[in-house]
Amino acid sequence: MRVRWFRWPGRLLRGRRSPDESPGTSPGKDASSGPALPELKELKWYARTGELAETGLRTMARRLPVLVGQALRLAWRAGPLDTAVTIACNLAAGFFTAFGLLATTGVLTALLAAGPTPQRVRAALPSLALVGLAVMLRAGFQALAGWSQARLQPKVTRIVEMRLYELTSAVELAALDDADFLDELQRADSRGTAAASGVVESTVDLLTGAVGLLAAASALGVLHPLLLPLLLLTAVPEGWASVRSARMRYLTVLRLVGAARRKWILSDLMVDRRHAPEVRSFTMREFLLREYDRVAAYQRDTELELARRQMLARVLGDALEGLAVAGVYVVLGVLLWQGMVPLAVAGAAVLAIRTGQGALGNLVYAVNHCYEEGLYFSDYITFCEKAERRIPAPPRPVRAVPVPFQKITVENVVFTYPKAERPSLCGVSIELRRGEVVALVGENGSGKSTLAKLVAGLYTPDEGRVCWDGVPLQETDPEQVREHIAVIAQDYTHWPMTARQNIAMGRLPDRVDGGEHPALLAAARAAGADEVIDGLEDGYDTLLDRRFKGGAELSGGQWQRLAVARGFFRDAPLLICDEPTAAMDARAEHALFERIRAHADGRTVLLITHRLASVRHADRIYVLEHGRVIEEGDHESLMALGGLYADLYALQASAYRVSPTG
Ligand SMILES: Nc1ncnc2c1ncn2[C@@H]1O[C@H](COP(=O)(O)OP(=O)(O)OP(=O)(O)O)[C@@H](O)[C@H]1O
Repeated sequence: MRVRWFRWPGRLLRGRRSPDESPGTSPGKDASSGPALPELKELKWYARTGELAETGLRTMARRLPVLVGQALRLAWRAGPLDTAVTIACNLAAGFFTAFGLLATTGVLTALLAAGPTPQRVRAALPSLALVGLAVMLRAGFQALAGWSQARLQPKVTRIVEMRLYELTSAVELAALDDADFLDELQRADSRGTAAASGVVESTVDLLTGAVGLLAAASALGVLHPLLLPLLLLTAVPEGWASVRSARMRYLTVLRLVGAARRKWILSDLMVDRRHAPEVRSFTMREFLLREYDRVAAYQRDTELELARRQMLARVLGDALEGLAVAGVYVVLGVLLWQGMVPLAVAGAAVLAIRTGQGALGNLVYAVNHCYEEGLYFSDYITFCEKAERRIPAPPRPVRAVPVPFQKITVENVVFTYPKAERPSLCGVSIELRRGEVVALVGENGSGKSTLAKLVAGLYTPDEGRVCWDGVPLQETDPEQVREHIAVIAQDYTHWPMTARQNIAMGRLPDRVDGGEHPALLAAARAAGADEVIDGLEDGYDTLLDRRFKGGAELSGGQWQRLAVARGFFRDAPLLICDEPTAAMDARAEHALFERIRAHADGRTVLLITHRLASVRHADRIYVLEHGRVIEEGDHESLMALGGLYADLYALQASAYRVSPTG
């Protein structure tokens, strides 16, 4: 299996990197002139590359058994039958390799005996038949092992991906505000899941190599005990060169990190539709192409240098191995000459040595590969363990959510985002009664959306509590609470699905008499989304994603109407609207606020908006500043107070009072 050698570059770098040369060094200063993009920070998931570069044989030996154990457990979970068949077939193939090698001695003994040739050939026939049988069986078992291994790969990928997404979609929202957690997630997602099947594959390869080596070694041991160390002697140069060259490769990858990342960013700018209008309007094409070419040239030069050094390493490794093999043959010759081994045994030994070398080459490759992939796989395992700890455990005992509620109270809540220096909410108390429209107003960053997310049960307060009719949310099942809340978020998602799915969100109602469900139509009508959908070619069946054939794109305001329809369709006793009209035209905005008021009928609406004219009719208005409630009351009382609300209201009103002539 010498082919694999080519995947182990040899000595890749000329000398050592200087200590001050950062990993991910960008395209050299000698690259062609022209304005360059600023230096880029190293991607977190490449952090492992540094560790790889430091890797020594001892570290490898220590971590490998753990990795092999993890890989085998994973493979067993993914496909117990395929795992068992792969291992059993590899063992059987190894057995028949040894058997075939020993049977070869019989063939050679018969052929090299004294007597007429036809008689010698006849004598060799039974052993020859055994050799043929061994080769056939070995090939059969190898094919079966390969087949089950191939079946195992997609199964492994499926379970690791599913596990990751089960966890990422269940962790508390605060975990996703934690930059360290996000970095680890990115590493696990971008590299870790792919590495899982790599680890399983290389573990099986490792097993195959070990079995092959053991087979050759046992055959040699049976032929003559002295021959066993000879096999290892031929393996030393290759093993040494392989491990060394693998480490060298990591260093090259490390050196290209910055260039690779820069190329991704540039290609994204030139390929993605989102950037296309600005790339054109700012005539960025020339600049981007020039920069891309500069980085690509740097990468090409580094890789050509790598290829040259790979070739040198291969030549050096082969030369050393050639010397070792020559040494083996000399020793074999001496043994023959001294009459210590018969000629037939020497012939079989040559075959066994060749077989053993191939198996050893595979083994060394598999060890390297397993270790390299194992580092990334460890990222995945570590992330999953951390994520498990960040899934909120349901309280015991769980209290039922009182529905319909009479009153929701937020009592003295304090909340700080992960790793934030200051709390976003400091001792906030508000009250929402059944059937009320309650508004939160305040300047940017005053804490309105954060408070709404706490009311929605998306975050848990650090201090204080949110209660539904006196039942603290912490004592209820969060999933159950969310069933009774509809949120029209400020940063809502443009779901790449059909218009119907964008409103129904997985709760697809049955059609009635071949038409849409009345609840779906009513929600769309209330949000003004019906006009948008009527204008689409396939109506409710239109896919709202231009990246797919036949997909349609909506304007910002049209998307917002769909987001509002989704909130109405959920028909929950509590509706939270965070800036629901930011992208709407004046008419749509006015109509929507009317509908929100109408929608309240028996339900409670928590409304966040900067359009103060729209909150005039709210039952109660809370004014927030720097995470505290500074004013509270209805429009008239707040105006009479003459505080921040009155200032902001007067400011907005005056903008409309300016006469057209200025
Ligand atoms: N995910 C987050 N992680 C860390 N800090 C955050 C996060 N979201 C908001 N903040 C911080 O919390 C504070 C309150 O933000 P919030 O979004 O609640 O304000 P807001 O009143 O809704 O503002 P706006 O009117 O601009 O929407 C801000 O200082 C903001 O920087």
